[in-house]
Amino acid sequence: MSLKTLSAKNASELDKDLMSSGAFSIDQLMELAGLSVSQVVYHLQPLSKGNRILVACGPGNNGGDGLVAARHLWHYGYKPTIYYPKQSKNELYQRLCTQLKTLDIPFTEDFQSALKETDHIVDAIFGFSFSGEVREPFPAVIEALRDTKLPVTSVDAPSSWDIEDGPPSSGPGKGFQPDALISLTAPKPLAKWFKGRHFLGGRFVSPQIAQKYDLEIPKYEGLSQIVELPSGEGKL
Ligand SMILES: NC(=O)C1=CN([C@@H]2O[C@H](COP(=O)(O)OP(=O)(O)OC[C@H]3O[C@@H](n4cnc5c(N)ncnc54)[C@H](O)[C@@H]3O)[C@@H](O)[C@H]2O)[C@H](O)CC1
Ligand SMILES: [K+]
Repeated sequence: MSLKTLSAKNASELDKDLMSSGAFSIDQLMELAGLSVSQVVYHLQPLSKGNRILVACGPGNNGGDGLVAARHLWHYGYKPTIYYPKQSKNELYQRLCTQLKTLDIPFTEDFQSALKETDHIVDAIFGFSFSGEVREPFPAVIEALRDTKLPVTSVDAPSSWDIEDGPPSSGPGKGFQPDALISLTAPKPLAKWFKGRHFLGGRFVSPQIAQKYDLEIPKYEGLSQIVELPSGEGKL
């Protein structure tokens, strides 16, 4: 089955549709997106293989998905640590941070040291609104994600990849190829350059929205918030 991709522009419009005619709030969508992310980590990194998860969060909604995933992971028995250097003042993010702090989930400002004490990394730095050159303080973080031997699961996009054109030909993300990718709602065009395990999450798309954006949503089984896609899915 070939799964159609969603451009950055259409992904943003689809989000607006979900929140206007679809009547979802951003909190709901982020909760379901983050829940999907947590299920991919649970699937790929069973507790018995190491329970320390470093969640790298960027300044936008991709980072919010990471904050939500960290909370679910804690409830499953993992030990998440959050790296969130550009914290949003928006009330939604403040509440997500308070929820994590209430669980005594640590926040670190030292990504390199945290890397030495983790088993798996969640890359929730940039999603479909990323563009241009990676700005501070993220270049060193992207380089570390590129160079680490630990498994990396990227949320919606390998951070620093161009949403339409995929891996950058220069800069810190050149050569970055995460182990897993969870595309939310639908794969973005960059997925055709991705070589690892590929999942779909964001189980909230109505048939009307799928039709409007010409998406083929695969069947989610039972209670699962994720579907694994054959590697290389998303090819146009
Ligand atoms: N329907 C869905 O699938 C949902 C997906 N969600 C997630 O939301 C992100 C998209 O979120 P958005 O806030 O639009 O943007 P990003 O998080 O991708 O990033 C914006 C953030 O990053 C800054 N930025 C952009 N470019 C750069 C750069 N070159 N260097 C440094 N910083 C940069 C920008 O200024 C913003 O602050 C989507 O991918 C999903 O993960 C929703 O959670 C729910 C619905
Ligand atoms: K990401």
